[in-house]
Amino acid sequence: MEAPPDNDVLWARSLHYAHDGTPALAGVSVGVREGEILAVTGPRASGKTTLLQCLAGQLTPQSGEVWFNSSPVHTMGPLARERLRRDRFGWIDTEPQLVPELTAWENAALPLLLRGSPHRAAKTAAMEWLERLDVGDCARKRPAALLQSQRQRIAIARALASDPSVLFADEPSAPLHRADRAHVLRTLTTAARSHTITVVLATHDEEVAALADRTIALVDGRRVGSLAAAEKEGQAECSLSV
Ligand SMILES: Nc1ncnc2c1ncn2[C@@H]1O[C@H](COP(=O)(O)OP(=O)(O)OP(=O)(O)O)[C@@H](O)[C@H]1O
Repeated sequence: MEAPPDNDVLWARSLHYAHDGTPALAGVSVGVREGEILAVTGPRASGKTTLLQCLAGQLTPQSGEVWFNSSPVHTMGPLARERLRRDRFGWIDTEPQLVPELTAWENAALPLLLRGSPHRAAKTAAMEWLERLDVGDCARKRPAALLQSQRQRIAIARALASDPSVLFADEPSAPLHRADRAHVLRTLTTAARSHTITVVLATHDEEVAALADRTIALVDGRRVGSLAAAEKEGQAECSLSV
């Protein structure tokens, strides 16, 4: 096993993954530097979500390596991976996944509470991020009483409140209204930069990708040269499949 380069906080080599026989990744390698915001772009079904899941230790690649600093994630057992995800990684899904029985602030504080943070400190951190994301006035409401866009802001506050080393965001702006997107994404990227949080962001929105420091593009589970090339190949595939 070759050790990852020193300046990459996250590093993957030659990842292969198939979902029940459907190939999703076919030899993807990528390195992410500490504090970097990396956008992963590509057309639908190009493997963006699967790549984030492998990097975040949610899926174990069928072959290839994933390293977080000097730890090999691909060989970790389920408990070690769970601990890594809980203590060092954050995840923002396309659809906000909140606990329905908990209020907004309790949802945002949950990762900190699970980690053993004192109740008061967890609440203060959660409230701070809810305010920054303009949902402070929703703090005592339960998810069912909120709009989808408010729930997504709470999911983003939850991810940031736990101060992760690496934040994975899978199409995080999809449930937001167009007018909301710029504000929420700017809050996310500004927070990441000021707290040296590394961000891996899957998107097929060029405006979202423009907020990143660097972009990699996937087509059919492989890296291609650029976002433009990914879109071109995606279009070529569509016209061939018509
Ligand atoms: N749970 C699953 N079961 C079966 N096939 C899956 C599953 N998840 C993904 N796939 C398949 O793997 C391939 C890559 O999917 P993936 O979701 O990683 O791509 P994506 O680029 O994130 O797509 P999108 O932009 O539509 O979210 C696709 O062919 C998809 O149908």
